[in-house]
Amino acid sequence: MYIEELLLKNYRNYGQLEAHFENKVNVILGENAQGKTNVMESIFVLAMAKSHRTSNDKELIRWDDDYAKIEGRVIKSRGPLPMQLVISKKGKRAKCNHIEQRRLSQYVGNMNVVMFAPEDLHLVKGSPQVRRRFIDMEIGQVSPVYLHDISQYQKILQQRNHYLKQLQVRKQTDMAMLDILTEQFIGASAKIAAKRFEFLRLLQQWAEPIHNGISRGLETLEIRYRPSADVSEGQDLSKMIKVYEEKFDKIKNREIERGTTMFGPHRDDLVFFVNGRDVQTYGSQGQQRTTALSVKLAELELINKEIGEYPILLLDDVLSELDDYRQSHLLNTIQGKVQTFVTTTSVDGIDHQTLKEAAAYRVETGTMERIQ
Ligand SMILES: Nc1ncnc2c1ncn2[C@@H]1O[C@H](COP(=O)(O)OP(=O)(O)OP(=O)(O)O)[C@@H](O)[C@H]1O
Repeated sequence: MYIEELLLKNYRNYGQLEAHFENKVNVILGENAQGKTNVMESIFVLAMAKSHRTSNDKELIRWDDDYAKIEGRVIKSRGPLPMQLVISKKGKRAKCNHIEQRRLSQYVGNMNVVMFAPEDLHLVKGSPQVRRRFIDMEIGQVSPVYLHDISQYQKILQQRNHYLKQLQVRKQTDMAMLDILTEQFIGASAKIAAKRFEFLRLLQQWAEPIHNGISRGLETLEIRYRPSADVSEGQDLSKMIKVYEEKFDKIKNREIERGTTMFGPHRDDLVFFVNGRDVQTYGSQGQQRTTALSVKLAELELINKEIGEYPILLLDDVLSELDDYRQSHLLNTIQGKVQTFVTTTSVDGIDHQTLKEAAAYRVETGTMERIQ
């Protein structure tokens, strides 16, 4: 799929923007702080209904304005698909094919994107929260049911935490109520954990050979889910539920003492092993970068496998950061099959041939014009 037209109104530093793109590499050139990332972010937000840089939607609205609007015409194998997202102080409204989508979980997934930005190194180096957010967003792109399940899970978690706090300060004493909340929590947890295990197994299948290729056959990559309770891959839901039940039974008193839910998908993590060692602890900068890149390229393949077409690739400020070998590996992988956006302050670090064939745009203080 590719985005053919992008319209922005009051988005970040863009008062008004109308841009047309081609189904190839689109290079967005400009000095610092002119609005290159803002364009990439707007395409990401149009697809995912949330930003990759902030969880505060109000930041997306141009200062002193009340709302921001992003519209896009996406061309899919089945035909054109108009997408629209309006962000106001009251919330978000989304339309797909001119039809209002009451639930964002139904909207997300119609247009698919993969973003690779400097922050993605945090995927390897950062906190478990970053990795959980990554898994949830990516599964959500190919599974609207998952987005629904995760929001249910979060609601139950909140309720359970609230009740545990009340038990902690003795505002409540009814243990039967805790048991009901625990049962609901376990049911929701098992669904999330099972889906995450499955997603990582598929991601690993794609990422392993890609990583091996980028490292010229020198490195193996393994991605493993690290659950906070002893559930494991391949267990059916009823077995997982049993494992959780035993765990929560054992720690009930400690949870009440602490007033919080101590185990579950909100405490799980994933680990990347390069040549058998945890790359977060033992990996070099280069290995961590290769790992993040392999995961992103694997996502392209996984989405293509799941939905039957490649997503749009957004490379924000990263292409010139890659050495020649990694850059050409990436470009060869996407060549001719993935619409790609590349931002850069200078074309110096970008492969000549790619540049010759690309469309190019210049961004300056919230305006964009085509220059090639
Ligand atoms: N809500 C907003 N309203 C108006 N302007 C904003 C808003 N949010 C950010 N900006 C402005 O957008 C500009 C930053 O744009 P962006 O992050 O796209 O930069 P960039 O061109 O990618 O630069 P760099 O190369 O440094 O990453 C800054 O001038 C900032 O002040």
